[in-house]
Amino acid sequence: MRKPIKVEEAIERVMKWSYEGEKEYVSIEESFGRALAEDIKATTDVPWFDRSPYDGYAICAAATENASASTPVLLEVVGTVGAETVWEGPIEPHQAVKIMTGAAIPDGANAVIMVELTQEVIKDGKTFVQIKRRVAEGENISRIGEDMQEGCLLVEKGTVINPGVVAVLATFGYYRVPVMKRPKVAIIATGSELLEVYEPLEKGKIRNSNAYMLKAQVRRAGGEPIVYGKVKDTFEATFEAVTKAMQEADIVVTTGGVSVGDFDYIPNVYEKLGAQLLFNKVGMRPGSVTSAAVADKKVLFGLSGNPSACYVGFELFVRPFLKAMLGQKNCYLKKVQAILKEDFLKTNPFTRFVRAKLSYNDGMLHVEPAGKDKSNIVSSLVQANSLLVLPGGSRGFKAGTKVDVLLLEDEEGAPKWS
Ligand SMILES: Nc1nc2c(c(=O)[nH]1)N[C@H]1C(S)=C(S)[C@@H](COP(=O)(O)OP(=O)(O)OC[C@H]3O[C@@H](n4cnc5c(N)ncnc54)[C@H](O)[C@@H]3O)O[C@H]1N2
Ligand code: MOO
Ligand SMILES: [Mg+2]
Repeated sequence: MRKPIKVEEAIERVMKWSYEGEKEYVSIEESFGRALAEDIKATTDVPWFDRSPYDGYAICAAATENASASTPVLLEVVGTVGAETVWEGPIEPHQAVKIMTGAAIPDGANAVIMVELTQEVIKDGKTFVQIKRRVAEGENISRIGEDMQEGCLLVEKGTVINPGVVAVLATFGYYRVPVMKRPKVAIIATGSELLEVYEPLEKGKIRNSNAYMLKAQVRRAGGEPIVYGKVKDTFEATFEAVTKAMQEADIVVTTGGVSVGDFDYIPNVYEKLGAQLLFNKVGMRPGSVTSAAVADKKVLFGLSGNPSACYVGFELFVRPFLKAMLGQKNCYLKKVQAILKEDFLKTNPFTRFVRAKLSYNDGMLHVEPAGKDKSNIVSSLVQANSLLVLPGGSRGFKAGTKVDVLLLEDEEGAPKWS
């Protein structure tokens, strides 16, 4: 008889063994989607010189003090600067430099007037700019440090690099980017009934879908999957695969063979390894048979063979462990509240994690089961972008009830399981 423990207790037992992985460097081109291994601080002010935000004229504001439509001022245009050129030397109050967006403000100038507000005038072979309004000192200047100041923290360690982070990295010259190594996750699918994906169906056999599903889940969480293929339901084959995986991977995930059937060898494998069992029954549906053990300081996750139970077990237990290895403080699934779209009246003493579809409608989050809700179901995984959490022991949930939902396709995460 197995004694179920609460989901939060199971997660805690696993996370006690979590640790931070190693760092490596990748080129900025390869950094997208990786977890940063260091805090990123501004190494210079940005912009690091005063710049013009417009195409126009750089001027001394005081020269326009009395400018108006009836008394325009004329300033001599002594040169032009584009993004590539810099104006050497100061300008005098009666002068202006034509300036393009992004170019450095010449010494002596303290404002920019947009080209649309001016007129060019040629007089005695010289070019002047005519200005019909007063321009304030500092007007239209992107100041040094306006965007980012040297030393300020911009991106925290553990952050998954998005296009915006890439822009910041490039701004500060990070050609090589410190990222966390992707944790290596071994995936072992147990089951003599399993066929390769390319094999034709035979009576009593099914294709090994869990290995591919898990591979994608590992990738989504930021890990590097190593698929050990399918393993026959014998003690020897299972033991051999697990011990091999323990040598090559940081995390070992098995699917199937974890229940109480005659051919469920995972419990025996844990025993033979002398592993410390963390749990072998969790008060949840699906995935109540989910097990975890530690051998040689390596955490072994024994996920259910039933596809939906396997999927949920990965997201609840393996994902936070993997995220912690990536140096992420927010390693847990983010929880939001949503309105239940339809009645869910099935009762169960265990907490249910229903594969669900979360949507945003009329300014509100709504959630509905993504399909059939049995643990051997594959189809409901297609639409699942979240897990609807329904606490056990209730008499069911009516449409319109506010419920908790865990986000599966979110990078932000949460600092704790709650
Ligand atoms: N007497 C009891 N029987 C069962 C219990 C129980 O408490 N007492 N628990 C049930 C629950 S709940 C689940 S979930 C399953 C878990 O079984 P296992 O984790 O041991 O998995 P298997 O027996 O190996 O397979 C279960 C099911 O899943 C299919 N499967 C397995 N691997 C794959 C794969 N890689 N891809 C696709 N499908 C896979 C397999 O063919 C079976 O149909 O036990 C219940 N029984
Ligand atoms: O608890 Mo089993 O693991 O899904 O139905
Ligand atoms: Mg079984």
